[in-house]
Amino acid sequence: MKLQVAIDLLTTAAALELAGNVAEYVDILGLGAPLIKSEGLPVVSAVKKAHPDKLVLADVQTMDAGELEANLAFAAGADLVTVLGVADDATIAGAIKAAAECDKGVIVDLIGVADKVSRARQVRALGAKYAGMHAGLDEQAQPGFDLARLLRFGEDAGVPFSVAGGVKLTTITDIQQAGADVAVVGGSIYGATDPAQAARKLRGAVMWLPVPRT
Ligand SMILES: O=C([C@H](O)CO)[C@H](O)[C@H](O)COP(=O)(O)O
Repeated sequence: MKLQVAIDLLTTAAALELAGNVAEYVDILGLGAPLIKSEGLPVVSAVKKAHPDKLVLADVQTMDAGELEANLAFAAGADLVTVLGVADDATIAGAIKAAAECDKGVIVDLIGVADKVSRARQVRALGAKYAGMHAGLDEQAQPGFDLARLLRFGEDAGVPFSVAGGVKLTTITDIQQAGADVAVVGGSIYGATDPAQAARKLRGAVMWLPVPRT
């Protein structure tokens, strides 16, 4: 299972500092939608330039103009982009077309999708690299939020998937055992007193767990 840090900070300087502190422990540097809205796509270029050996994900959460927005992010240096699962199939297909032309990837984020299991299968058939089982920050803040439901959706879908939604050291084991391909961790890393130590511990937990499936 890969580990992705979700950098939901608001300045390029802060993003570069965090990336510098945690890059050795993560596989994917995810640049959050708030960061990209604040700083624009140059933040993608800056992080990729500083970490050419890492996968850089532009979490643009595209809802329309999939091919155009994906091409913009890829041109800025992104290896991976996100498109929303609630978008039209044509939007998702457009982003996937752009990715195929430059050997990059599209993750379809299922935030806000009612039937995540069916949609995960559909977007995988369209060519998504994996489906994002994602409970956003606002959903996490609601009473009764349950990460275990997301994991069940991922297991039931039977396609490659990531999990995002308040993932932390005490839940990352469950995520790996559910068969997730990527665990996405935001606040538990960037909000920690020592982000590098938090990322190192998460990496350690991932490394020492058995891989549940191929
Ligand atoms: O995608 C996210 C959210 O929409 C804000 O951009 C977060 O990066 C994602 O939820 C992971 O962050 P945490 O939930 O803080 O781990």
